[in-house]
Amino acid sequence: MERATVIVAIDGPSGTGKSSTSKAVAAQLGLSYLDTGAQYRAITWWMVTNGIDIEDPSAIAAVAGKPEIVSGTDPSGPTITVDGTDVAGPIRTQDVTSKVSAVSAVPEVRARITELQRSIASGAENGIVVEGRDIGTTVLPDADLKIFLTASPEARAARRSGELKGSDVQQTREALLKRDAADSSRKTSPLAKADDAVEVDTSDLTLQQVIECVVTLVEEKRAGK
Ligand SMILES: Nc1ncnc2c1ncn2[C@@H]1O[C@H](COP(=O)(O)OP(=O)(O)O)[C@@H](O)[C@H]1O
Ligand SMILES: Nc1ccn([C@H]2C[C@H](O)[C@@H](COP(=O)(O)OP(=O)(O)O)O2)c(=O)n1
Repeated sequence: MERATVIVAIDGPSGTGKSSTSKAVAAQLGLSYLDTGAQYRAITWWMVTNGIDIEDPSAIAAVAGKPEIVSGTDPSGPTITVDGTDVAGPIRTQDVTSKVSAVSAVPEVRARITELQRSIASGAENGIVVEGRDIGTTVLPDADLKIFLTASPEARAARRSGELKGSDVQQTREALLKRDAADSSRKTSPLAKADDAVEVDTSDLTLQQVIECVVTLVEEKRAGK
C-alpha cells in the first residue's frame, strides 16, 4: 500500500525530549527531521559573531535577512550551516543559549525562519518531524499529528545537567525556567500547546517509551488516512 506523506509537529519546553524523540521517530519511520531550535540558535550565533546588540530589537530586525541558514534534515546526521560554515558546535554554547530567547522574540527573525521552515517541510518527500516551540500553533497548523511534550522542571534540569559536564542542577533549573518564561510570554508566536495537540508528560517515562508512544500515534494517524 502506498503511504501518504505525514507531517508531525513536536513542541514543548527545553529538556522535555523533543530532539531525541523527534530524531528517533523520524529515523524509525523514514521521515526527514528538522530542529527549529537549531535555526534560532544559528541566527543568534550570527548576531553575536557580527557584534549586533542583542538588547536592541530594531538592530536585530534590520539584519535578520542577512545570514543564510541551511539545515540538513537526515535524522541520522542533521546538520546546520550559516553562510556555508558548520555551526553545530558553536550554537550550543552557554553564550548563545542565554541570548537565543531575545533574538527569537524579534518578529522579523521569526518571519524569516518560519518561511524557511515551511519551505523545508513542503519539500520533504516522505514527510517530516519538525520540533520546536510554535510548530503546531503557527508554522504548520495543518500538521497531521501534533505532540506537546512536558516534564517537571526537576526532570528537565537533571537531564540537561547530565549533558553539560560539571554543571549545577539548581542553576540549570533556574536558567531553564527563565528561558521558558521568556519564550512563553513573547508577543509573536510564543511557546504554546495547540488546541489539537496530544500532551505527553515525559517526567516518568523512559526515552524509549516516549518514542514508542509517538510512533504509535503516527501509525494510527496513517491508518486512519
Ligand atoms: N524520557 C526521557 N527520560 C530520560 N532522559 C531523557 C528523556 N528524553 C530525553 N532525555 C534526555 O534528556 C536530554 C534532553 O533531551 P532533548 O531531546 O535534547 O530535549 P529537548 O529537545 O526537548 O530540549 C538528552 O540528554 C536526552 O537524552
Ligand atoms: N520553534 C522555535 C524553536 C526554538 N525557539 C527558540 C526559543 C528556545 O529557547 C531557543 C532554543 O531552542 P532549542 O530547541 O534549541 O532549545 P533546547 O535545546 O531545547 O534548550 O530557540 C523558538 O523561538 N521557536
